[in-house]
Amino acid sequence: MNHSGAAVRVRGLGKRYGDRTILDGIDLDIAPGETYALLGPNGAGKSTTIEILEGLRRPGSGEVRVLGEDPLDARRAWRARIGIVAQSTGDLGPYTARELLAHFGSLYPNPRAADEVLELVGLTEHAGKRATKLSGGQQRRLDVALGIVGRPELLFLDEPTTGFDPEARRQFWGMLEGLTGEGTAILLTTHYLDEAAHLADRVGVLSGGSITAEAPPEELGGADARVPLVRWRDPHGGLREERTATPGLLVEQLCAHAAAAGAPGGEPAELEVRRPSLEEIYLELIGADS
Ligand SMILES: Nc1ncnc2c1ncn2[C@@H]1O[C@H](COP(=O)(O)OP(=O)(O)OP(=O)(O)O)[C@@H](O)[C@H]1O
Repeated sequence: MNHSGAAVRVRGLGKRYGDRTILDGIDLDIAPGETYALLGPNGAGKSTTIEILEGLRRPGSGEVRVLGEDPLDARRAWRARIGIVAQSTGDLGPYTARELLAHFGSLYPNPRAADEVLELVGLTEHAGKRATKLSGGQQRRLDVALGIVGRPELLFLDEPTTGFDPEARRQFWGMLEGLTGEGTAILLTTHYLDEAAHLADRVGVLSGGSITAEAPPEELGGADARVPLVRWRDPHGGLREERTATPGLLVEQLCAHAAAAGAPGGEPAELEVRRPSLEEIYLELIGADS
């Protein structure tokens, strides 16, 4: 039984490979029905974390509970409650998408019908095609279909939309929103910050072995990270920018000066006001040069 009610509860998780520390004591909580996006640069340890939660890797230290159980002790009934979409899927053999879904579905106690899943991931018209003949993006949808056919309470999605075109990505987002509406918790890794912003209830930034920031996407980095940026070209042609909590006031002053100087339209050239994107805030947090 899952007494705590949490989908994921991790305390002090550590992991080393040889003498390299990958995870240095991370805490993580994911509630039922919550979508959590784990962000971090290449090699930060996102897949390692997910694989530990899936019971595929042994933690070095700390406490891990997934749907109330230690993944290393978990039995088949627990496995049936999670869905896994790994970064890459193995050889699916000579079978069609529908055959694969019917087969894998039959391994679960309460599966979705193959045709329902095909519809959900937008593969209905390719149902009779061999999996190996699907395009890269279609194969990825099939990976996701195989991850959700068992009606998981917790779904792990490791970079699910890599290789999707923009339209497929939007459709995919819509599909995930439907799943969370049914109460499925999702742990997602992605390098697409717009994807995290769109889907996640909370994002966590894994960097240097720790979760260095964690918040709803619209609050990540705190209020200071969100101070708007005003940009304009000065009369000498130089590009100027200023961060200010009162951009309206600054724009008013700039326009008054520009109008007095006879600037066309009564405003400085190339005037713009914008708030930092999640991607800019994220890059700042991991200390990357943007
Ligand atoms: N079995 C292993 N043995 C030794 N080192 C490993 C092993 N698996 C992963 N690593 C190393 O651990 C680090 C973390 O890898 P991991 O795949 O967890 O990162 P990630 O955050 O998922 O990266 P990416 O964004 O590139 O997928 C990397 O430097 C990787 O090379």
